[in-house]
Amino acid sequence: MTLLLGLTGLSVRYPGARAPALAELGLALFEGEKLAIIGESGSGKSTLARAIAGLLPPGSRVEGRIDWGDGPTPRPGRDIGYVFQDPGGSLNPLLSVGRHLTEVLRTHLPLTARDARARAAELLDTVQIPDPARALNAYPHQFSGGQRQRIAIALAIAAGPRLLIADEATSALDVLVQTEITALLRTLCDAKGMTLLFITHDMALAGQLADRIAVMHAARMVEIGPAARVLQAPRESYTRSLLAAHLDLASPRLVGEAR
Ligand SMILES: Nc1ncnc2c1ncn2[C@@H]1O[C@H](COP(=O)(O)OP(=O)(O)OP(=O)(O)O)[C@@H](O)[C@H]1O
Repeated sequence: MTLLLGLTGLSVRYPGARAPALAELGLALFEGEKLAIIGESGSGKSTLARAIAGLLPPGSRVEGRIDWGDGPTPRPGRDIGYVFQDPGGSLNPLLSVGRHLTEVLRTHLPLTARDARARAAELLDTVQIPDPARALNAYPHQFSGGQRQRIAIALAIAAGPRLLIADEATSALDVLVQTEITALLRTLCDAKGMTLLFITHDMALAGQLADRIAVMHAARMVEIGPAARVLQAPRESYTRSLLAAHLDLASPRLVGEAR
């Protein structure tokens, strides 16, 4: 296994905050793996993702180290793709879908306008948007929420990133669409050898998608291990309580769904 990135003693404090949002976190992320980060709201999942992607707000205090395996530090948008919970955040209502994609493509890759448009249509096809040639001329509001999230994924992968971060990317979608988008993320990462960091509060989705699961609690990573092991035989009492809460709220099929 090749190391994509290693975190050592990573701590983050937002400007003006009294407590750190991330405390002394260590993590090794390997090329091509799918890691789910789970934990309750406010535990630091998004902060971890933002720190890795270089998207922390100005003035944040970061201690510790982020080491990338080899090559230069990746650039967000090119080497790291980011999909947010709300696709509206990545889509400008005034720009056509084709314009969004061609701008990202031409910012990061040496493509002519014509080649960028052809590549944009291919990307829409890859994320299973019907009739890509027509979709290029349409605007975000002309698509369903699930389709907008597919377009946001197309934008995130346009420049061929090594790491894709999906931060609650399916949380705003209904269950059926959630499953479809999860399947799409898995297919894309497998086909392109991309590493996936998948942030969710849904343990069943984490079990469906991830090779490993990391559990966050109060700014710390309390447990990490193979998905099936974490779900079937959690070592930490906090993970057990998260699982118990999930089983109270959801179907009892969670363990059977782990890979
Ligand atoms: N921009 C910010 N400025 C100040 N504090 C912040 C900022 N963003 C997050 N925080 C705080 O940092 C802590 C961790 O937040 P974070 O968003 O990483 O948690 P999370 O686990 O992703 O939560 P959620 O599941 O609700 O998105 C929380 O206490 C939160 O209030």
